[in-house]
Amino acid sequence: MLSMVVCTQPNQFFSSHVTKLDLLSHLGNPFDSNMILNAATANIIVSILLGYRMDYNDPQFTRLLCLINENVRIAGMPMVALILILLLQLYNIFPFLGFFPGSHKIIVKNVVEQCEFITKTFVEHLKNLDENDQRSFIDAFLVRQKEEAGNPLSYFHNGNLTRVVRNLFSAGMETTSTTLRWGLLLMIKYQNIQEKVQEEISRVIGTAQPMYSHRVQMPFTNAVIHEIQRFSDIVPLNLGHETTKDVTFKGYFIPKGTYIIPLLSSVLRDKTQFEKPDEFFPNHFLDSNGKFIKKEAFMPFSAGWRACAGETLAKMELFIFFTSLLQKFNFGLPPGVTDVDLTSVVGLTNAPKPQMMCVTPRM
Ligand code: HEM
Repeated sequence: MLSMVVCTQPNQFFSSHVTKLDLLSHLGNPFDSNMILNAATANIIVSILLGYRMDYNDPQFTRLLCLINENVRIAGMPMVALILILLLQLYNIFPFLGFFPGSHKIIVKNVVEQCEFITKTFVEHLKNLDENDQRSFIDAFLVRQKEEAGNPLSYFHNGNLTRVVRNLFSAGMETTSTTLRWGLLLMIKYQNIQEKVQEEISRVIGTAQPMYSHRVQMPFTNAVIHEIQRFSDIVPLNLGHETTKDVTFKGYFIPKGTYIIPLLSSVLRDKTQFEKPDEFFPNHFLDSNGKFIKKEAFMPFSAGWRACAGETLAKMELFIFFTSLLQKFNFGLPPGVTDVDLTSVVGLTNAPKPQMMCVTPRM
């Protein structure tokens, strides 16, 4: 269904968001890239789901970003994560569970607020629905819902629409912007790598709008983006899985119904696969002739049937945002700050500590 609504010219689709990144307003002043990157990447998924961008100053939009950010941070606290695994799934069935005290209560409250926002939005979409002019994922879903009206087994009911939209909002916003934030901090720390990426951008793209297809001519930039994802390891614990049948894996018997936490860090930092697993080293993805090489152990999006549903979209976003930003700006530390802090904060994703940066225009 997504193919019905995704723009047929993705590069133009992204560029309108990239140019809206008003980094110029921060010239000369240290700033934290968190909110601006969140808003820019959020608008990609908002455009797909809703069919329009939201204004950065729209209080509803900023509220939505805060709710998602807060949930991602709180949900990663060890106790909260454990309680949530149980509670959030049960909450749909037993809403009274919301009265339990603790940080998970904030999460439940935030989820309820997100669902209210989504319900309001798709009621609006329903009012203006034109089957011959479907503008968004929600429109396409509602048209299918109409087609299947009367079928009690249809998956296209309002409950599923709310869940799908909320999952796509949450999964599609924070992940990409957190990766980009790591990317900018790593470029600030390793200025020589930033310069090499910019040299390749100037040679291959020049002043044109970066396109996803450029990456095949840009092995170094492609390797840097892969290494940003490997090194930052933003979903170290993956999502929980469960065995659907008895399995014997490497001599261990795992019965059906066992809760599994597949540690993505164990492959992304595997020293048998990566020469310098704990260092930022783009050569992990380059051969001796400087050609890009794929690595089987590169799985920040997980693997198998339930791997990230947004992998292709995320790869496009990362390439186009990253090259557009480095094409136009140099990234550095604020005056008086001598190093980048690469430690991460606790959360569902592995995010960098909030810190200030400076930009200067290149062109
Ligand atoms: C750098 C960006 C991203 C990373 C690193 C990432 C990573 C992941 C990971 C590790 C999972 C869990 C897979 C598993 O359970 O085995 C996942 C699931 C998912 N991701 Fe992403 N993701 C990213 C961006 C996105 C975007 C942009 C979207 C939005 C379209 C998205 C949508 C989803 C969805 C819907 C799932 C659940 C899939 C399922 O359970 O079947 N992700 N992602």
